[in-house]
Amino acid sequence: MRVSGVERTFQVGGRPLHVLKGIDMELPYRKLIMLKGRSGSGKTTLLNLIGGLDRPTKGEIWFGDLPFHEMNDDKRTHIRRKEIGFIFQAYALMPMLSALENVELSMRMAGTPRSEWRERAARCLELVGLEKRMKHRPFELSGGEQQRVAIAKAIAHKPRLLLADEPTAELDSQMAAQIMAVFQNIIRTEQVTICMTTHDPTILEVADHVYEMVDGKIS
Ligand SMILES: Nc1ncnc2c1ncn2[C@@H]1O[C@H](COP(=O)(O)OP(=O)(O)OP(=O)(O)O)[C@@H](O)[C@H]1O
Repeated sequence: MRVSGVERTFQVGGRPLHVLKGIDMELPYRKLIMLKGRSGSGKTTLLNLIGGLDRPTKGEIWFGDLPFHEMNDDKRTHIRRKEIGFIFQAYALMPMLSALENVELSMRMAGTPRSEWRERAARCLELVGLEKRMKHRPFELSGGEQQRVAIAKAIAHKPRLLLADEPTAELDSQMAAQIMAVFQNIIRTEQVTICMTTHDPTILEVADHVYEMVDGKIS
């Protein structure tokens, strides 16, 4: 993925708010890319653009050879469902479903053939180290385990790109390290590129590349 000269301006109370002011970045295949920066620097706004949830005011976003910046919502949504996985706070787990059923649900949404759901869901839960917790419901799991179910859910449909907004924010340092080990494992085994935001300096060490955002720009 390539981001080039990207700007995003919101209208707030009739006035323009320039949140992103010319971003250039690359997300190479099978790399772990981190975005750091203070609260309000524009990390989530950028992640939304990379994930095709929003469109830039100016500039280009290429997903391989597909121009996200020129596509309408329907086209971007189509690609997003197939090719991108999200671990966002807003994509919470369904409380009444087991870990396995939660992962299967994401494949239903992505249009994966039903016959593949069970095996693939079990495989993904195994990848994140939860093979012994498949039948548990979210409230029967720790915060770190819930986050690993969310990761399994996000990779189940075999996306090429995985986006995570502060995936370790709620976790202690040991659980955060486990999540990072899981990320490194799935880059190896699932041929995925990962882009995540973080505030945590100890985590930055495992990144292949760190972009620092300062006031809407990469510093
Ligand atoms: N849809 C929107 N309309 C208006 N302003 C917005 C919108 N989305 C984001 N902003 C503003 O853009 C700025 C950057 O927000 P963003 O969420 O991208 O920052 P962030 O770096 O992710 O912060 P945090 O680390 O706290 O999540 C903020 O001032 C926010 O209020």
